[in-house]
Amino acid sequence: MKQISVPGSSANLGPGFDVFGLALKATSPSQKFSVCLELQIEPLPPGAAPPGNCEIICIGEGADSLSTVYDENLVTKVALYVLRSHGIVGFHSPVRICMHSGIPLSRGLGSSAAAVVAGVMLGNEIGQLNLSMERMFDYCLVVERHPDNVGAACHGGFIGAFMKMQAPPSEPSETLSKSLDPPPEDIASYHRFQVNPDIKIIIIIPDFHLATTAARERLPQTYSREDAIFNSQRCSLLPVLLGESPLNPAKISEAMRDRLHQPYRQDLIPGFERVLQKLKPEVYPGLLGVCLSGAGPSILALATSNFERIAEAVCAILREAQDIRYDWQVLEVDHEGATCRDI
Ligand SMILES: Nc1ncnc2c1ncn2[C@@H]1O[C@H](COP(=O)(O)OP(=O)(O)OP(=O)(O)O)[C@@H](O)[C@H]1O
Ligand SMILES: N[C@@H](CCO)C(=O)O
Repeated sequence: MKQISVPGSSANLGPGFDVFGLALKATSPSQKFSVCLELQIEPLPPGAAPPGNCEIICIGEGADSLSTVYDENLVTKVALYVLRSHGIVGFHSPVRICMHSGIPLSRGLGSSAAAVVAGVMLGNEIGQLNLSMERMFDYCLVVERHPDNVGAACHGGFIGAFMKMQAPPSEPSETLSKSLDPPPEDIASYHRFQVNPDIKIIIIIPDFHLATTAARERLPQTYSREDAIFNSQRCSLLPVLLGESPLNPAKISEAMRDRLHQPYRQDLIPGFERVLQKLKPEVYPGLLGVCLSGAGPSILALATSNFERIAEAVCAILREAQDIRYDWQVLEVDHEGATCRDI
């Protein structure tokens, strides 16, 4: 039996909209969210005939809302595309795929990117295609077009990435439903930055969903020169600052400010604007900086100590604005990325 594991991820890290991605992992197995998508692939006896030769079992986060139909579920749809583009039609022998998701859905923690990466790896495994991780990254990018989450999910660590090709040949939905063509090669470039090992990630997860598409619809088509400069100045410093020792909290906090997406999304997360105003390293020792995790609604704080005090302070501010449940968890950087191994 094979097991595919893909980490959840946090995109943007403030100024790096569609650029930065940070792969995440739980600090202990007892934490509520493993922040990882796991697929177990089990061959079924030749007589078994599930529809499409593929039985899907979903457990974990959002399992009730995920399709178990082989040509509807995002993971298996991506796998079918990878197979089709290699001249292989469908799952050739019966398999059971048990998906266990520890990544809360639509919370800005990269669940869809993890599903896409897992789907590409599943296609690679079923078709015995022997694709390199670099080539699998191309496959991921024609389906999920932001290199930030998929870059971190594939390669692990803290990455920055840029697309070399802005518009792959067809829309993701068309690619998934009927394309026979493999993706162009080398669609994006990425780089893994060093991260000071003292840095931990506090994720505050509100109890509501925010689809990335809805959060992207909030964004303007064009930006002012001032805002573009504001973000590129911070993007150029943040990866260096996060790799340094000792860390400089005041500089990091300033370098995590953003003008390209957070100001347009903050109304969707009541209290977030106030969190940005109040959570400063000079008031909360150990804190490095705060931003939205991906498209939200989760909030990410980088810190080296005082995790509970920082997390509770964020939750208290959010609760004043919206009295709902907030989970928080301290996470680490996942350095491994996506893996496939025998179990
Ligand atoms: N394990 C999975 N199996 C199948 N589909 C999944 C799985 N995980 C996520 N998805 C699909 O991805 C959707 C969530 O994607 P969305 O981009 O809105 O949020 P996200 O990826 O969690 O957040 P972000 O992109 O901001 O980090 C789910 O509603 C579901 O359709
Ligand atoms: N960079 C993306 C991440 C979510 O997939 C966004 O902020 O919309």
